[in-house]
Amino acid sequence: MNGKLATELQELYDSEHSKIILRDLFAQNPTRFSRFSRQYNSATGPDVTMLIDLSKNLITEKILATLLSLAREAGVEECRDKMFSGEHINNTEDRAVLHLALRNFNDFRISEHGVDEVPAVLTHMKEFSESVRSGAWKGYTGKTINTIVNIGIGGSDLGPVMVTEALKPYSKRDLKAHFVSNIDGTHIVETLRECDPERTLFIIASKTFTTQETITNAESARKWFLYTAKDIKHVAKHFVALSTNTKAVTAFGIDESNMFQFWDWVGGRYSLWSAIGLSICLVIGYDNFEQLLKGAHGMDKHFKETPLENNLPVLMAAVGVWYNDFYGAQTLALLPYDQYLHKFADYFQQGDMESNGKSVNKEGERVKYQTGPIIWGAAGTNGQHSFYQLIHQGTKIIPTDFIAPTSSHNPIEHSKHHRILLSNFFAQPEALAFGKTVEEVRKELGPGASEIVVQSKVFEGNRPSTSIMFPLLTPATLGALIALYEHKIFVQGVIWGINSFDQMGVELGKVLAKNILAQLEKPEDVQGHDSSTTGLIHYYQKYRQE
Ligand SMILES: O=P(O)(O)OC[C@H]1O[C@H](O)[C@@H](O)[C@@H](O)[C@@H]1O
Repeated sequence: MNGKLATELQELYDSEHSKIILRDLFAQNPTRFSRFSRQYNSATGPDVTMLIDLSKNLITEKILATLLSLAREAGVEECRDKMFSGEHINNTEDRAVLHLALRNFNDFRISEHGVDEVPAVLTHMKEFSESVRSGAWKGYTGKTINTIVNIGIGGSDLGPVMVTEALKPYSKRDLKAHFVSNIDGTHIVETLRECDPERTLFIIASKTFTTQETITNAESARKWFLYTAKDIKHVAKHFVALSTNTKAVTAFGIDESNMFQFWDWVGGRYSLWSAIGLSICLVIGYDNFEQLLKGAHGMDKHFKETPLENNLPVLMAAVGVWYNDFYGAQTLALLPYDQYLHKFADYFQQGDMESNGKSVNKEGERVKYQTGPIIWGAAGTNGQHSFYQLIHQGTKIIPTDFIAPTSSHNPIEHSKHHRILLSNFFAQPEALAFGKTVEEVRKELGPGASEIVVQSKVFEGNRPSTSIMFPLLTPATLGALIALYEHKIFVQGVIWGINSFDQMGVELGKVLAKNILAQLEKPEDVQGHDSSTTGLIHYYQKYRQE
């Protein structure tokens, strides 16, 4: 973001932005849609197609070309190649970044410890998930498993939650899946109410196996299980672990043969492709899980081999940088028009904000520009009846990504629901881009209309959006879609010169909480805090009931 091109972009913004009016740009250029949209067709693995329409963004040919030059100048191609070759691009932790090795299927050559162990872990996941799904795996009383409970948080929760929701049409409907993440006892208690200890499998998902929430929830689950099962040896039939930390897993009492391994080069928020995806395998079956991996691999190949001008993650990243760093946009809304994707924004809230929520560059200097956006969103059409008002008529610029399948897994009423859903998916970006002028409002209301009402019905328009469409939300398509966003985040991190793969910002609160936990018993123990924190703890001590 330093350098000649950043300056050039700032000058372009200063001189051009008042002239970048989508109404005019579309009127002047009948080929704007074809110029600024791209069709993705997977070059390997299962067929995946996707249309990405960038034409309703506040860009011109010149701006897009300059943004791509900025990406090139920032070293996106070199950094991408370093990532794919296994260089330790996570410089603060001296680690490779190789989630793409988990979905590689012998295409790219990567040498890093553990990479050659990936197929064996996949085989373990396949065999285990098939035995649970088929009923061959029995609980301690000889009954089959009908419920799984994944206990994990952050990257060890959000990916499996999002994907199992997204691919529900492929799920084994008689296998219930729960996800417990929050340390709040309510989460595990309410989940266990729905579980039968004789038929429940607990999956303890933690890369480090030291995360306070996960270990505390896992211990409570084990206690609940042993209350009925009595004998510790029955734990082996009901608890498995997904982790990089063999020592801590065995110390917890889980047999090493029931542990599914992964490696330090898999970042937590990029781990759904690893053993952390075991709950996904159990829910949708291994073959579908493999389709998910292969769909992602197709996007990896596209990202690795396509020139920047047609490289979808790069194009989306470039457009995002334009809003983030020149228009001053603070957020990006992810708006999937598919109920199955209702956790997509939650998932990429971690994916993007934990990756690019940094203010120090890779050289350890404070950056002088904006980095990662705030990610939020909800499944359409619900958002239209709540927060879209602000996107349409508020004072802030909110770039949006609209995502939809052309066909539904549930085409009820001869696809009437889906047609209505899609009519909204088409209408919202149109309304955002083109708005409604004061003249149009006056004409609509007729003579004598109150000027106050007229003004409040005006839509300024010129609000940007990207639209992404694909035929159906299949495992392979979802894999490609997730990989598209992962690589977009990577590219933006490179442009901003930051390390997208550590997460030091989660540490301070953890340390303070540990200190406070030891002081919660008695008021006189509360030491070393500001008056606000002390006052809040004292209030808790006065009113708590245990
Ligand atoms: O899988 P673990 O080790 O339990 O970590 C869970 C989460 O912990 C922290 O909040 C971060 O490091 C996240 O990136 C991670 O996903």
